[in-house]
Amino acid sequence: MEKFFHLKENGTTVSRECMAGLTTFFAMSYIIVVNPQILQQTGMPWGGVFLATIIAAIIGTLVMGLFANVPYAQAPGMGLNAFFTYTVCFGLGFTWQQALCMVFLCGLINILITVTKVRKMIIKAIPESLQHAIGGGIGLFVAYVGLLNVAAVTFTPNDPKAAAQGGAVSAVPGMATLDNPTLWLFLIGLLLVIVFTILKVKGGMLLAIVLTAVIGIPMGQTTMNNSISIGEAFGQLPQTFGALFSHEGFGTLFADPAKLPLVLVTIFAFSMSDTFDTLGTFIGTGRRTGIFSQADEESLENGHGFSSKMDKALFADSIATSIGSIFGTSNTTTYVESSAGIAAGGRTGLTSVIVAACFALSIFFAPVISAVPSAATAGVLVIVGCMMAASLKEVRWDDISEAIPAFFASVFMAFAYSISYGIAAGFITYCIVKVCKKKASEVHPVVWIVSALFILDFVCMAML
Ligand SMILES: Nc1nc2[nH]cnc2c(=O)[nH]1
Repeated sequence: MEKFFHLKENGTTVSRECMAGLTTFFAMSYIIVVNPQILQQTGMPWGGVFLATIIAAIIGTLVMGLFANVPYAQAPGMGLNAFFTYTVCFGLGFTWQQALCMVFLCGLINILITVTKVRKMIIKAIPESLQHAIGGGIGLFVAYVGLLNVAAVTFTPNDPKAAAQGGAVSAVPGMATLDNPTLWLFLIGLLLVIVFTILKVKGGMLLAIVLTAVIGIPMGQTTMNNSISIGEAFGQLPQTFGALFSHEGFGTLFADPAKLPLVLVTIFAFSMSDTFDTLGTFIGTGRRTGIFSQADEESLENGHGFSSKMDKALFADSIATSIGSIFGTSNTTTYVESSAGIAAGGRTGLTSVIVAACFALSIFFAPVISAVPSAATAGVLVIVGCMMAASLKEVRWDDISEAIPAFFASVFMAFAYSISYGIAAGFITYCIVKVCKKKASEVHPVVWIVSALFILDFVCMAML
């Protein structure tokens, strides 16, 4: 164990890694039931997506742990699963099998830009102030994920009729009123995490999750979901496994030449979001905690092949999406919830191996695991977000030319509910500021290119 994961060298222990793994797993375990709930609306079988979600998470997370030796977990991302369902299938009229083909191709593009070092070039080109802003912004994003999971922030649609039809509509955000037990349980959990964090209780995050889940039993919030039949789920897997290679998938995706531009634009939109989501997650969580050390960064810049941890982690992330799509799920990505385990002390791939083992067990214990309510984990996400927001102090807020791009990169992540679009807003405003200051030549060519691609992405999305 020591030899493989270099625990001592990374200043960690087996028990700390186990605790971190459990913390990350519980923080992200909601995806086991939420992903099938979202994707089944396209006509996909619930049980097939349930297993595809777990299998994609196990494979992606194991590769991350065993190949890259970093404490990150992977699973199908929220955001892109909604894009898959509501935009690609409902809005654009693609079948779910065709949508899976596009996810598969997006995965191949990911692999290509990773092995050809394009992703590495982008990382190197990001200006320092934006890197800090991305780190802090991910803190805001992860806290917001926690708040939305328990509906602590509510949205009242301006047009309830249009909202009832399932489309995206404008809505007035507001704070939920304290008249439901989910919020009470969330507040109890939040209180526990704050107390345990301030008092530096060992394993405090995991303890808070478990205690909150137990308190949720008499409140009717922690309830077993017996509707999941393992046999039925395995029976449905053949319907999703390999479906992208069927007639409804690749067999028809390119059949209509008039639809080709739409297919290409959709793959492009998938790829932009997937690529920058992962970059943001690694930069935001890995650098400050030392997971990607100075030496590792130098190796990333100067080494060949997969010489650095970041190289290997990017590769692990890139292969998971294609594998997931073959089993039957939308884009698999490195989860921002990994930051909960990192905050609990996780530093090596052993944390990821524990997460993967938990996902494997969850096939058989799904009713128990899905019983842990979001209210039990949301408090951890909020406090981890608070910890990550510390990076914002590195930004020189008194210099408005630095503050504007940093503000857009960090705050937009939460507003747009997308790490990628936060990065886009930061890059584009950075270019504008530099042009205004007649310092356009200081902008790295990669930043120009990425900004232009994002603008193209936004224009294409508006035309879809
Ligand atoms: N980085 C990241 N983390 C997530 N956690 C839940 N969904 C996502 C996602 O789409 N991206």
